[in-house]
Amino acid sequence: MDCSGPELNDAGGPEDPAVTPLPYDQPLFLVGMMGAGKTTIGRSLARILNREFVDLDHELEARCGVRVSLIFDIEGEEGFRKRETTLLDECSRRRGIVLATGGGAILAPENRRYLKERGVVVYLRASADELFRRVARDRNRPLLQTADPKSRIHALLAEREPLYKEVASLTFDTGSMAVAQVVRCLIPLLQRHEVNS
Ligand SMILES: Nc1ncnc2c1ncn2[C@@H]1O[C@H](COP(=O)(O)OP(=O)(O)O)[C@@H](O)[C@H]1O
Ligand SMILES: O=C(O)C1=C[C@@H](OP(=O)(O)O)[C@@H](O)[C@H](O)C1
Ligand SMILES: [Mg+2]
Repeated sequence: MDCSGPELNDAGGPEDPAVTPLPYDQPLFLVGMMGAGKTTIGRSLARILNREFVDLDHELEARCGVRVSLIFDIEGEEGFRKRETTLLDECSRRRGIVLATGGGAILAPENRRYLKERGVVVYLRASADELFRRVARDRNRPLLQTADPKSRIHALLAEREPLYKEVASLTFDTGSMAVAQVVRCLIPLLQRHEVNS
């Protein structure tokens, strides 16, 4: 796919560091499954849009001083979700940021409300097979530490797809596009997007 916009290198970094700020300062939220590219694409988008980048999982890890996988080990998914909701409530109030959420942040109804009411939500979509290729070897995704992670991804995607769609202001199919290409295509869509103040 050919998209107009700044030239980017393969790592998603701009060849030409010209920044293109958005005409609004509502936070930009990235949602989608594990491996959709929220963290990677979010970081690159923030650089080009001259916004601060916040990754909800990294912020949680920085505050707790432990990896997400250890929070799951000690407190279970329930404990992790409580911490995630508290942090999302705080971070989603910040204007002018790009916020990469964790894949399950759309599960709690109050989280979906924060996302819908407070910012522009981009759903990064990818097939279960593509998601699996990207995250299969990552040990810091506790929900995939099962005997059959591929089936788990299929099941989670089926369960969550309607929730991602519910919160999305924009849905973007990453298909097999490289990170740099996704970013290049997203910028004009975000520039044209209209938001209520
Ligand atoms: N469009 C893409 N094409 C190829 N690899 C990708 C793409 N998006 C992300 N990746 C890779 O997939 C892995 C997971 O990406 P990440 O940004 O951590 O996803 P998320 O935060 O949505 O779980 C990383 O190694 C990243 O480089
Ligand atoms: O899908 C999920 O429920 C989760 C996704 C992870 O984030 P990424 O989507 O960034 O991998 C992380 O929040 C945690 O492991 C739970
Ligand atoms: Mg991530």
